[in-house]
Amino acid sequence: MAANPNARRFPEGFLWGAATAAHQIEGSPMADGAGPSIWTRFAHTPGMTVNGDTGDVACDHYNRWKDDVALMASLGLKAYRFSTSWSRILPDGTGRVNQKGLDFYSRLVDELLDKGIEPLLTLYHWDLPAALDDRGGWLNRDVADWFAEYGSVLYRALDGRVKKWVTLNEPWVVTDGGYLHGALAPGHRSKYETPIATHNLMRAHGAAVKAYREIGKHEIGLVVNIEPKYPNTQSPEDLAATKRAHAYMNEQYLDAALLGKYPPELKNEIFGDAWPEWADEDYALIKQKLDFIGINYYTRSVTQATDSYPLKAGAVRQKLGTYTETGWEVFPQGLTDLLVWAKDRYGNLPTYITENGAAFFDPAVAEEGRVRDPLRMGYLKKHLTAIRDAIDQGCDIRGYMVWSLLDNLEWSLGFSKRFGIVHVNYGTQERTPKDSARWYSKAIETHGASI
Ligand SMILES: OC[C@H]1NNC[C@@H](O)[C@@H]1O
Ligand SMILES: [Ca+2]
Repeated sequence: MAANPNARRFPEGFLWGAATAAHQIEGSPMADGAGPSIWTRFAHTPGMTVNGDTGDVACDHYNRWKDDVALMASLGLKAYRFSTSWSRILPDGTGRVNQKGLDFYSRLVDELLDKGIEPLLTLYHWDLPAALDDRGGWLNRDVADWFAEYGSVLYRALDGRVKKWVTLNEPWVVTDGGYLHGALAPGHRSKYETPIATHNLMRAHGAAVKAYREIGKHEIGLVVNIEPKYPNTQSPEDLAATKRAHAYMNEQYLDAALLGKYPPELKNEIFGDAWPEWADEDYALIKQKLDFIGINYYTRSVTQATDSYPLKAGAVRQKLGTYTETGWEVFPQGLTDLLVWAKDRYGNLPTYITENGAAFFDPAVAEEGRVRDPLRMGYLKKHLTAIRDAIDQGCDIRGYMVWSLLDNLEWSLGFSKRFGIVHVNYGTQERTPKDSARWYSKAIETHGASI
């Protein structure tokens, strides 16, 4: 007896889409009056990126946006998550609006709507205007006002056509990568700066949500990357390390945004005297009602006590594990576990999987125009099944945005890692849907029954 196809379907209205980010696909960073971002600077700083790769051209989406929307429509996408470049809209970060920058996104949104594709707009996906970094960037408390001003320009221009807004993408990566370890722009390495950047990011998030409530009439949320931490052994050291790692990566930002407080481990076990005492009004600003949260999921971490600085916790490679090109273990069960954890801790807010995907070594485009990527297809299948398991356990999951629509600029890793369901030939800029794109189109068409 064939399994009941309805048992395998996703809920009606489940939003099937794909995600990208401005700096990773657009190119033309300085076109039409745009100002430089911290990534324009960082990538042009020798040694900061693999092969010295930069966002100068990337996927040339700034010029190819119309064809790329047609490509999304041909794949049957119902939604498209993208980010706007702050320094295209406000070249100096605040003040003067660059109308041509705004027009680019306005045209993109109209084209998406014309093709029946719902836009999900992320205000900040890591590309702070360089002019604001010169004024302290995320270390300057004024950044909350700067960010609310930037958001307000976009709310006034696009709200109503855009009905799902996101303030920040992955604040943990911004601080851990940009301020603690220095692997990402602006490349700082300071245990003292990191909590300040975290707090100002969250204040900026709150200020942007507050501004939205004055101007906007639709929905706004926050996107976090979270990664379940499983203790390597039941030793007290490993259990404590796992608890620290979980607080630092998974609880920190959602607790601030939704509960109005940070986990105690951050001061007591990780940052110590580098963790300032924040004023109550800061927490009141940060804790704003959200219409949804976005969860970006890639992998898990089996965690043990180490002498790493300052977390004193590290991942243990799994001998029997399968790993992606970015060294992430394929572990779909972790997504189900995390979604249930988030439901129980934060009260089952409407949730989108705003990123999920994998970099595998893809063969070149075969003569018949195919790119065989069975490992990516398997990854997507397993993780979508994990999401359906979480829905069956009562999680209110509203949609899934595969990372990514296109092969693109993987930050410091340059173009060396390919996450796209569509192959990009960076020499010719030709797009070729991979087998995973064809598979995903079928999944969308059948509301998940074909998975
Ligand atoms: O590493 C893959 C993705 N992770 N989340 C943020 C995106 O910008 C990355 O490309
Ligand atoms: Ca700097």
